[in-house]
Amino acid sequence: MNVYKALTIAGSDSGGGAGIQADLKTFQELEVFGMSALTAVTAQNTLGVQGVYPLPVEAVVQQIESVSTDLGADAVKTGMLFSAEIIQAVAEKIKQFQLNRLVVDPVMVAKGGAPLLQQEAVHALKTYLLPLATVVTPNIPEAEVLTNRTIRTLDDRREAAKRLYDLGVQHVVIKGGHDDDGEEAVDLLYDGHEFSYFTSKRIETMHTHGTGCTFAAAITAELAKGRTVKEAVETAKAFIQAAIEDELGIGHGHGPTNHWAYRKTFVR
Ligand SMILES: Nc1ncnc2c1ncn2[C@@H]1O[C@H](COP(=O)(O)OP(=O)(O)OP(=O)(O)O)[C@@H](O)[C@H]1O
Ligand SMILES: Cc1ncc(COP(=O)(O)O)c(N)n1
Repeated sequence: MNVYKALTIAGSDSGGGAGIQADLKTFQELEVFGMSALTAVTAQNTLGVQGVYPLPVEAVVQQIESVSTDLGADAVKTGMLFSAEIIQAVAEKIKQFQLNRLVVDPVMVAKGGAPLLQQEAVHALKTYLLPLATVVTPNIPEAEVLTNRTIRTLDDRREAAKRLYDLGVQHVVIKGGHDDDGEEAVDLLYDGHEFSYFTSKRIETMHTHGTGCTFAAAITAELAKGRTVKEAVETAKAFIQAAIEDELGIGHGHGPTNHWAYRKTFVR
């Protein structure tokens, strides 16, 4: 049996909707063996983030080494990285182990506004990690921070994608979840030559906790199987659409998406 493996380097969400939990559930649903290197533990639920506890840099490094020296990974995803020190150490290990299908989800703040990345770490993200990335998946506010530009229109988004590409990323996806003007949720992909658009009906719901993590994890799982970036984004878009649509309705705030919805809809 050909077993595809993916590693997520991210924070834990005790509420199970985002972070490492969302990533592992998504890998599993897409039939990819999931492994993890934890960067931080958060006490979190659908109402917000109650505590953030980063792990020592050595602990992050050791987890990546343990996985890479034995199991190996066909693709890697990064999520919450918290500090410049962790980012630099993760970038070193990615280079050392030649982990070359890398999806960087530049997680900065949780839905309720709690910071998951220190402000001074943005520079490290741009300098050390983005040049190694196969795909970067910012939402609109994250793309604004990374490019130092305001994004209002689709033209602004295209320009931001070009600037991110110029930092050395191979493919840029700027997600449209935060662009709540229209009837549609449109994600834009730029590969340095052309733009592609992935469009779905915008769903009216407050239960979108973890959509970013889940979407990026689905891209990672598909890249692990050897799919092209375009194919991977297409599957990820269908996966997240099903997960938002088939609401679980749990918790008292911004609830998680349904990670097993895609299987019900699309898998034989
Ligand atoms: N209401 C919605 N209806 C349909 N698709 C959505 C909706 N909200 C987000 N999406 C999709 O979910 C994915 C994640 O997008 P989003 O821009 O919300 O990321 P994010 O901000 O990183 O996630 P989060 O808001 O959970 O932090 C994208 O594919 C986006 O198009
Ligand atoms: C540990 C952790 N990592 C990431 C996010 C952001 O999640 P998302 O942007 O997918 O809602 C989160 N809330 N918690």
